[in-house]
This record gives sequence, structure tokens and C-alpha cells, in this order.
Amino acid sequence: MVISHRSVEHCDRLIGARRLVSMSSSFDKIPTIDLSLVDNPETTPQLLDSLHYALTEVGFLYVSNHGVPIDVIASLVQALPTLFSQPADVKKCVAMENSPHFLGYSSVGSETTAGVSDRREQFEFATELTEVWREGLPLYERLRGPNQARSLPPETFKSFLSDQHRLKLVRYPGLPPEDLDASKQGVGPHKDSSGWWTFLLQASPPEVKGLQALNKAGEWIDVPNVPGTFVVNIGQAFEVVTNGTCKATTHRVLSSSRERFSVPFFQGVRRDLTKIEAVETLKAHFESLSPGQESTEGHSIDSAFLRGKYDTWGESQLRTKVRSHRENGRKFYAQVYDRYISDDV
Ligand SMILES: O=C(O)CCC(=O)C(=O)O
Ligand SMILES: [Fe+2]
Repeated sequence: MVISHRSVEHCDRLIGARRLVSMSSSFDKIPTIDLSLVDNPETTPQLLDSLHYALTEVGFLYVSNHGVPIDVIASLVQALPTLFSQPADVKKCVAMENSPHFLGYSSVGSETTAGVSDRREQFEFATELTEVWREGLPLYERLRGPNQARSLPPETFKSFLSDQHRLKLVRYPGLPPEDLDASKQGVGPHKDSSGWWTFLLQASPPEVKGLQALNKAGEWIDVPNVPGTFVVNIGQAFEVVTNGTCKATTHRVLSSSRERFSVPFFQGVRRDLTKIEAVETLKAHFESLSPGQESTEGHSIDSAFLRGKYDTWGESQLRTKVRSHRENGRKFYAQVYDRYISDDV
């Protein structure tokens, strides 16, 4: 290709002009890239133009409408002061000085930038990976390795589970108005006493309401059937083992004019689990996490194990069963029947 004198001149002029433009366009604010514009083909060119400008001229940008749920961000923001206010020895449990992968906690003054000691403390995380480095591999491969999280090993909760889980097939009859006026109680307010976690299939159409959960303000919140889902709620033993960090939420079912079906599956808890074992085993882990509040009504729910009234999970579960199904209780457990029935916790 022959490049004419004229075209070289043209190019020079262009380069000069571009240099001028870029000097004159030195940014005075950081652009915002609205990711919702990507959803519409008509606004995509505008998005790409502003992204091009941001990437080539600024090198900094905001993204808005990014899709990360606000409550996820809010709970992270809320957790930070609590995390950093942990005593030094707790933070040291995950000290970076234990990690050849430079992962974990480093205290104020232990980091240096531009030759000067920084005044910040930090917890550093990375993609969770196993350690692969050994003598002979490049030293930088030693950067690869696991995090030092304070999370619990995956098997932790298994030791609390029982050999017996329970499943119920339940029908709430549709009631005529006069019966509904007398009582709407399909099942009264309770925290699940059968154990660990409950997995519930709501087996009637979404318009058949009934299940409600009690919030911290003492209001009953509908838990309608969302097709394709199970409702999962926490049982009393899990609340105890997690030191109240995870709440066994009070719930009930209101009857209506429509028949309703449900299928709850209750994960069982070891019958010989003692309250001391339940409280102590994971105490150190959970006591640093502050238990949330519950409503006064929720707090007053009958809960023998939570109140430490019986020594074992099995006994408090037997008491609940005897009290719930009294004919059976009288028939098979006469020796404890009166005691359990009269024992309002
Ligand atoms: O039927 C339902 O939706 C809930 C039943 C329940 O809470 C229970 O049996 O513990
Ligand atoms: Fe329940």
C-alpha cells in the first residue's frame, strides 16, 4: 500500500487531535454503567458506548442494577463491625501467619504498602482450593491452597441425627362457616419438636392458604404454596445446638372452607441427646454469632427441651407426643402420663 504524503499528514493530524481530545477529556467524574440497559436491544448500544468510554478513558466505573440482592449486601455490611470487634485471640484463630497461601486474618500494622506500614486489619479469602505444592514445583504454586474459614466441617451435625425420621400425610378438612367461627385451628402455634429440620410439601393449590409463620414483631405471615418448592423450617433441637443463632420459628395452620393437604418430613434427633451435649458441643462456634430476637408470643411457646426441663431430647419428645395424642399417652405411657400432662413448661 502506498502511503501518500497527504495521508501521513492526515494521520498526524488525527493522532494530534486524539491526543488533544484525550487530554481534554481527563475525567472529572466516574461514569455509571447501568446493567439493566443490557436487557433491551435498543439501549444496548448506549450501554456499550458508555462502557467503552469508561474502560478506555477512565479505568473506573460504577455498575448499577447489578442484580446482587440488597439484603445480601446489607447483611454483609451489618456483619462487619461484629466480625472486627471479636477479641484478638478469636481473630488469631485464622491468622494469616498460619497460611503459606496468605489467607486469613492480618492485624493492623502487619501489612506494608509503598514501603510504609498500613493501618488496616483484614480477613483475606480466595477460591477454595486444596494445597498442591511440593518440593520441585514452582514456589508460586504454594499460593494455591484452602481458606481458613471458621465454618464447621460438613459432617458436624450428623452426630446429632437419629436412626428415626418421621413423615406425616396430613389433611385439614374444609369447614363450613359455623365451624370456622368456632375455631380456625388446623394446628395450633408451635415450634417443631420432632427434631432437626422439617421439609414440608404443601400438597394443595396455591390459593388454598393456611400455613403461617410468626415474625419477630408478633405478626402472622402467610407461607403460601409456591409450586415446585418445599418449605424448610428449623426444629427445636437445631435452635439449641446453634445456641439460638438459628431460630425454631413458631408456626400454625389456619383452617378454611377449602380442604388442604400437606406432607411434612421431620428429620429426627438422637433420643439420648442431652441438653448439655446439645448446648456445649458447638458453643464456642456459635456464641460469637449474636442470637436474634423473637416475639414475646413466640418466646412463650411450650418448649420443654429449650427450657432445659428434661435431660434428654427423647424424653422431651415423648412428653410432647403424650400431650399431643392423649389417648395414646394414657394407654402406653400411664406411668408418666399425669406428670407430663400437668407439666406446662
Ligand atoms: O400442615 C402444614 O402445613 C404444617 C404442619 C406442621 O407444622 C406440623 O405438623 O408440625
Ligand atoms: Fe410444624
